[in-house]
Amino acid sequence: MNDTSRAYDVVVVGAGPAGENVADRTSAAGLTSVIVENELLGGECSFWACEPSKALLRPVVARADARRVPGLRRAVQGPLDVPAVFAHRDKMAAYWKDDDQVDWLESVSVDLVRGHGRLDGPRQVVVETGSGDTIRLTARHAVCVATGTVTAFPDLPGLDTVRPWTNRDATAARHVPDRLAVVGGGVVAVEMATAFQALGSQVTMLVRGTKGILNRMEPFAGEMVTEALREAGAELRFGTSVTGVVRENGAGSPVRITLDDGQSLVADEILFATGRAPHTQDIGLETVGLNPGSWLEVDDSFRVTDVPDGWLYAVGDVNHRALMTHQGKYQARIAGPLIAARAKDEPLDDGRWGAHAPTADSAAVPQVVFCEPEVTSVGLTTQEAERAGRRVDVVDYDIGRLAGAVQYADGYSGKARVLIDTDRNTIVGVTFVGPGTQELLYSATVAITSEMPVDRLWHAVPAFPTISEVWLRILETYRDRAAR
Ligand SMILES: Cc1cc2nc3c(=O)[nH]c(=O)nc-3n(C[C@H](O)[C@H](O)[C@H](O)COP(=O)(O)OP(=O)(O)OC[C@H]3O[C@@H](n4cnc5c(N)ncnc54)[C@H](O)[C@@H]3O)c2cc1C
Ligand SMILES: NC(=O)c1ccc[n+]([C@@H]2O[C@H](COP(=O)([O-])OP(=O)(O)OC[C@H]3O[C@@H](n4cnc5c(N)ncnc54)[C@H](O)[C@@H]3O)[C@@H](O)[C@H]2O)c1
Repeated sequence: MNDTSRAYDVVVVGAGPAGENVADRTSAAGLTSVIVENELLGGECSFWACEPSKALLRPVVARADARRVPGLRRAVQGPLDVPAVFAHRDKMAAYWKDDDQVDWLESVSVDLVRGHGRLDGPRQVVVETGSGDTIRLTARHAVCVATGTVTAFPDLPGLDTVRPWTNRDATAARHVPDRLAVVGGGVVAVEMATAFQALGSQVTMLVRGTKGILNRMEPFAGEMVTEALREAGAELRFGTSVTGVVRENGAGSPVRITLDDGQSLVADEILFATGRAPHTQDIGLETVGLNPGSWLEVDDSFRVTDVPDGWLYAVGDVNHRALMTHQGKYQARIAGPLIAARAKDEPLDDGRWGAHAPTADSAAVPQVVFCEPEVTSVGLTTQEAERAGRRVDVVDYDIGRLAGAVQYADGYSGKARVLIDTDRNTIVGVTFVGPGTQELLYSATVAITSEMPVDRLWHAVPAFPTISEVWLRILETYRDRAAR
């Protein structure tokens, strides 16, 4: 066993999308940087989340779209080619190898230490490598934790004996279970229910609340996706909680799931999509006065608030601000230069929308739920605007009325909602539900982050006949309502 010590300007723990990007940016700013990773460079997103899940969903959505195109419908009636879908998924998960990321890390001059990193007092990280060696890393300026999250399981009797599926089992699945129970009604539950129902499982979603699925978004989003999932053959049960699980005939036998209403059901696998817990149980938080297993609360410069002297930062899922890859990478692009500016005693540009201010984290977090129909949103929902006491006009439009939508699909069904801040005459929230809407999301994000006055939007002319004409119809609806 060897013990070694090294010093760097910046030590990053966790090489998911957030950690990789913060190390890249500190290195680009001239600070010596090292990253510690105990699994694969690229993190959950590359191997067990975004990439493989979207590879499973793409054929589902493409087939649904094609089935709505006259002349094409009959050609796509058959089942999905499951081995081909899985093979493509394997490719999109880079066959669970991180060689490309290793090369990239080298190209941006960031050192890599493979092993489990733990804080060991201020500015210290101790890494236990696979070969039993210990490497002590000392940070001259900052340690940045980017260890992400793991599945949050409910406290259920029998759970550890049934080998429940997590996002990892679902996204890396090698077979399609005949019957799949999905617990939860959030994004992971909806996306995986959509994929596996189309791949051939009989899916039953068990949703705890009575508000239905996707309930952090505008209510019509969950309603439209519920209808589509039911049409696809999935069963959705609302207001039901799992009280117990057991594989009555041992490992490999079906799992019996008991529910709080006294009923039960049997499935071949049970997927828990019940949210995320911070991956901080065993990273030495106790050595710096924090509780193991807690989220790392940060200020707007990504410094962990409860740690003195400002040397500990946290970016990505682990800070619980916005659990999405693109938002973690955004945070990293801000935190990296910010750490460098502090290290060089340079002034910060941290006013609203400044280079060192993560303003979009609170004003404009975009999200696509890659289900059928697609759900896309950015900024506030109506409920959030109400809660924040914002005066908004809510403008709805039936996307199916657009010439572009009718061209896109026969019987197109979709809905748009745009929230206009009446005090500032700017857009503060957008939700689109409907096929082909994911690529509209960036226009909505630009409208919000640029705080573009609605009057100027009239000059952004959408091409005919495209679904982006929804912007024009929203403006017309708003204008005509005001004129009345
Ligand atoms: C099924 C699913 C689908 C998703 N789809 C999308 C999507 O389509 N779009 C989107 O934007 N988001 C999606 N997300 C969310 C996205 O995966 C996360 O927001 C993103 O992975 C967070 O990045 P991160 O870098 O913060 O953490 P992670 O990706 O979790 O990476 C953390 C890294 O830290 C490492 N690590 C942890 N502890 C230690 C330690 N002690 N020492 C060394 N290394 C350590 C881990 O091994 C891991 O590599 C999805 C999530 C799930 C579960
Ligand atoms: N396309 C995307 O952008 C994408 C895809 C997947 C995940 N993500 C992100 O990853 C994060 C995690 O997603 P998620 O779906 O796991 O979490 P989530 O928080 O979005 O949803 C969790 C769901 O589980 C339910 N739940 C929680 N505890 C429960 C319990 N004990 N019993 C029954 N139900 C319970 C909740 O009510 C909720 O419906 C989210 O922030 C999401 O935005 C993003």
